[in-house]
Amino acid sequence: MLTIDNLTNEIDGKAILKGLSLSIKAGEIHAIMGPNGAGKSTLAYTLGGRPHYEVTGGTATFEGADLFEMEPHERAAAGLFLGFQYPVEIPGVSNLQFLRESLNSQRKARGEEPLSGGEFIKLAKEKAALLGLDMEMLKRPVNVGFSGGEKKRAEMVQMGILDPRLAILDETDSGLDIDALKIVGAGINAIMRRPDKAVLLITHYQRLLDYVKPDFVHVLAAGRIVKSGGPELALELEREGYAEVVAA
Ligand SMILES: Nc1ncnc2c1ncn2[C@@H]1O[C@H](COP(=O)(O)OP(=O)(O)OP(=O)(O)O)[C@@H](O)[C@H]1O
Repeated sequence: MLTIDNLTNEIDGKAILKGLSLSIKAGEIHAIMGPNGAGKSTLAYTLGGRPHYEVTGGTATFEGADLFEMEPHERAAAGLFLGFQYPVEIPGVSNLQFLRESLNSQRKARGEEPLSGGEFIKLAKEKAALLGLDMEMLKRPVNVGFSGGEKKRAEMVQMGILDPRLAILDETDSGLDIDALKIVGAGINAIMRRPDKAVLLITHYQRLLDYVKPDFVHVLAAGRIVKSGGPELALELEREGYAEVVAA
């Protein structure tokens, strides 16, 4: 589904990713862990197409297409979803408006009919219930005044509504309380644990991986993947830290 080969990039002239390669097949869940400042969010933003994240070398192929030839909205319409580490607030735009416009613009790009108001509300209610988010929250402006955990749940409601092929989730577990972590973990599984979908989960903690079981765990350090393994690698890192892996 996604093949990244020898990716290098720069932000404002500073090299961050330094030859990163990663391959994700449909049906797989990959976790990326790694020290602060290693380039995890940079990878997520670069794949999403954030401005100023300049690709200086390497390739990324998403469902057979050159990802870096696509505009961010084209990547989204093709089924790429990015869950932000710090979800942005959009004053003046209600969540429901935002989500309906997002979904219908993606449907239009794919040549599908827009959902009617009634159909959309039914879908939004179903996904809000799945993530334990009160529908009243969706009437409020996007993320404005939301707590850290509410923002993360709202992002997952958005993911449920957009129904992507590949979700890149950047520290979706940060800010979630113990119960919310379980609910969000179950939500990610319900939405994305399918043979035709895949997830790239960026996280600092093993605990999310108790709920969303990864098929592969990678360590990203100094701009490249330095170690890959199965779920046991996350447990090992939690016990022993990064020093040995990064030095190897
Ligand atoms: N606009 C920028 N200008 C210069 N350096 C930047 C810029 N944005 C990010 N960086 C640097 O890129 C490096 C990688 O940052 P990134 O956010 O990708 O790390 P991370 O692995 O996600 O870290 P964390 O675990 O702390 O979230 C950091 O050293 C950061 O300071």
